[in-house]
Amino acid sequence: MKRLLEVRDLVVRYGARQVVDRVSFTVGAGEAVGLVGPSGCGKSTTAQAVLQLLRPCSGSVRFAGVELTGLREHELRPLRPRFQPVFQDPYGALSPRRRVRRQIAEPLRVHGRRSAVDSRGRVDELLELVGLAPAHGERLPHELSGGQCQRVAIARALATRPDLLVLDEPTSALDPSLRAGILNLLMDLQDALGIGFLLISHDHEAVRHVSHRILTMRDGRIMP
Ligand SMILES: Nc1ncnc2c1ncn2[C@@H]1O[C@H](COP(=O)(O)OP(=O)(O)OP(=O)(O)O)[C@@H](O)[C@H]1O
Repeated sequence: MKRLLEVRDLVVRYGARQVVDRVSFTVGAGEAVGLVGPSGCGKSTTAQAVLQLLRPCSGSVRFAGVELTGLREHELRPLRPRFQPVFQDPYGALSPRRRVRRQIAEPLRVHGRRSAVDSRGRVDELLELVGLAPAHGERLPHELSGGQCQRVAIARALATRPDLLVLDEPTSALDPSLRAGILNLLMDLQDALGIGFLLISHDHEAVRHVSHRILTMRDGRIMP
């Protein structure tokens, strides 16, 4: 399997405290890798460092063969559409006053791919992909359920046709009744689109459902 993401000897410190301790792992193209472990073990910090939202102290993050850690933000910008995050709190991830359609189209505009008019069909396609109707596009986030909002956040993450989604606790903020729907959606998307997932959760059951391979983290390290 071709390597999409290769993390090697990643170290992240907050002040003097090392919370990610020489973490190494890979995600293959089209592979879904779960990262599980107790609260506070460093999962989210690892995700942030992979996404280069937080710069690691040392170690390597190679994405599609490109070393990300030394790049400046303007050098990362053209690569960012290819690795997209999905976070835990879908309401927090969306802007409260903008209609869903506009928010899903935003990455298309930011990355200079399409105008608002051009993006209409693509947004309908993305809504359908995540199990929503075109009419949902006209709503504001507070007019949707938590599960529907998370679908919108996933649609937005998929807008630029990424190779990798980094999903940090994507179902943890949802009612148990909505969780299964999002997990099934993630599985369907993985099958349909063949993209790589790094799926972070403290819920082993959820991760087992979706992942081809599971990594366990404890005290900043990946368990052998
Ligand atoms: N910005 C920060 N400054 C200082 N310490 C932090 C910061 N963010 C996280 N930490 C600490 O680093 C450790 C790892 O946090 P992290 O959020 O990566 O863990 P996690 O495994 O994702 O846990 P959770 O599932 O609870 O989010 C924790 O002890 C946390 O308190």
